[in-house]
Amino acid sequence: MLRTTGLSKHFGGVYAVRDVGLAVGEGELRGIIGPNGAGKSTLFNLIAGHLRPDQGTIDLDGRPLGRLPAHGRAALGIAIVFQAARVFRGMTVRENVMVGAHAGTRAGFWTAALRLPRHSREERLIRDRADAALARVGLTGWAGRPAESLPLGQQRSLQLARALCGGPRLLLLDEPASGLRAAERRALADLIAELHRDGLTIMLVEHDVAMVTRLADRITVLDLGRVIADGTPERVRSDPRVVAAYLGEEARP
Ligand SMILES: Nc1ncnc2c1ncn2[C@@H]1O[C@H](COP(=O)(O)OP(=O)(O)OP(=O)(O)O)[C@@H](O)[C@H]1O
Repeated sequence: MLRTTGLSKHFGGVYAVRDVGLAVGEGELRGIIGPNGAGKSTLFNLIAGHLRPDQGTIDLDGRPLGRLPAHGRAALGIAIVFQAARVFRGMTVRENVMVGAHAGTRAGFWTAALRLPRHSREERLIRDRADAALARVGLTGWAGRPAESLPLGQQRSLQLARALCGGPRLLLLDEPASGLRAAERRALADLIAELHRDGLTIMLVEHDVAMVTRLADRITVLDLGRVIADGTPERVRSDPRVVAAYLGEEARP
């Protein structure tokens, strides 16, 4: 479904992503791991269109995304949940999710974000989709409450619901479990596994290697912007280059 070829991005003299080639199949859950600064978030931002590559191509279903901006990619079904994303304060849980329904169109996003009046049938449709997404992540009972009143674990579920509300085909999750407690992590991992079982294609960046190992079909390991390993969780975990990259990280100050 997704293929990158020779993808590179540098900031000043530092390559954040260097000559990255990877292919993610339909319905696959791909883990992306690597030490701090390996280029994981940069890779996601390149795929979602928030950064432009210096070199390389990204294809979705065999078609190059080229210079298509982020909202155009969202309309094609690429959804990203950013690292440490916030909920919109002063809005209910449902309203937060409704913002995701029209993430694919700039006008729709702002209409929702600013709560501008909208055709009432369309509004109802979006509300139904938001409620379905909330049900999917187990937040139905919270729909009318202020988003900021949710515990952190459920704020992450809310962000997932917002991404799901747009009906994505490819979901990019950047460290969704960071800062969560053990029980919240487990609940989130279960939810991601369910979405995977339903056939959604997911790319998951996560520092919790045990969680990625449990969830992923395949894992791609980045170090200093390059792919150093790619394969099944078992193969990747025993790869000497991966072990060295992680041991190297522990040795860094
Ligand atoms: N906007 C930017 N400007 C300058 N340098 C950047 C920028 N974004 C990322 N970098 C650099 O690119 C490299 C890769 O960063 P990136 O955030 O993609 O790594 P990461 O693997 O997601 O790291 P972490 O696990 O710490 O989130 C790092 O050296 C980082 O300092």
